[in-house]
Amino acid sequence: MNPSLTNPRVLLGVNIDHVATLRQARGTRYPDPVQAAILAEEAGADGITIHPREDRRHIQDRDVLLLKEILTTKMNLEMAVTDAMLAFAEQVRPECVCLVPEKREELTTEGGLDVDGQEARVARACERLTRIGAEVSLFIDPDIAQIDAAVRCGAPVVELHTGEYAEADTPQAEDAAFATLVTAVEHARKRGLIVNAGHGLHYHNTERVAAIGGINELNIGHAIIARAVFSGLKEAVRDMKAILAGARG
Ligand SMILES: CC(=O)[C@@H](O)[C@H](O)COP(=O)(O)O
Ligand SMILES: NCC(=O)COP(=O)(O)O
Repeated sequence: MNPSLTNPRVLLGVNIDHVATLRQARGTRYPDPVQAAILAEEAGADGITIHPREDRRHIQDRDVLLLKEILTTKMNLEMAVTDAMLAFAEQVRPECVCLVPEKREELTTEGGLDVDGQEARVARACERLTRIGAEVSLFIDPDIAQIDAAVRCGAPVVELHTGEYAEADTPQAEDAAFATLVTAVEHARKRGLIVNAGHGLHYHNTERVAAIGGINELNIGHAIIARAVFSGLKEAVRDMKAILAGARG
């Protein structure tokens, strides 16, 4: 059995895209996401998540290749389901790949990948990535039909999109989105999947999600990098780790 299925603590994947966003905003050589990854790992990150977008608006190929050389935890490469990105993953050979939907004009990822609606294409991508030894994850909405489609595609992992929960604008809407998330985690676990989650999680809404039994890993980026502006990255990572550690008693 994969050890992550029995892990009593929730793992933290730190998404460092936003460090690259700041660098690209001015076309400078700093801040360097590679340096961010080193600090995040030193502060206890269990993995580093990056999403080289097709338009390369933040993470660059150079970042991915250097990170592959220096990471001591694992690389979680988020990417669109395209031939070009699959070929890039085959070149990089990351430990984990998370397939995500991508729209050129979006500010950040909107909604989960429609696995149910393009099963053959996603299944082929899963097969290609599994062949290079990557653990494949599908970034999907907390939806039963999408979870079942992920199982049919042969992905061992799903990452449930927490955006609806994180962006809820009333306590009632937040509770409803949370209940949907819990149902989805339970269903995915029953179907034998490793369950990760992420998107929009921050220092005030993460504990509740981390407390859901069956969640293996949370991927968090924007909130950690934003806090790092004031506290430094190591402290920001440690603060989030403390929330995860406290969530399950
Ligand atoms: C999949 C997800 O929710 C985020 O990791 C997102 O893909 C990050 O990408 P951006 O940094 O471009 O928003
Ligand atoms: N997969 C979700 C992720 O990596 C982090 O997203 P966010 O915390 O930057 O919204």
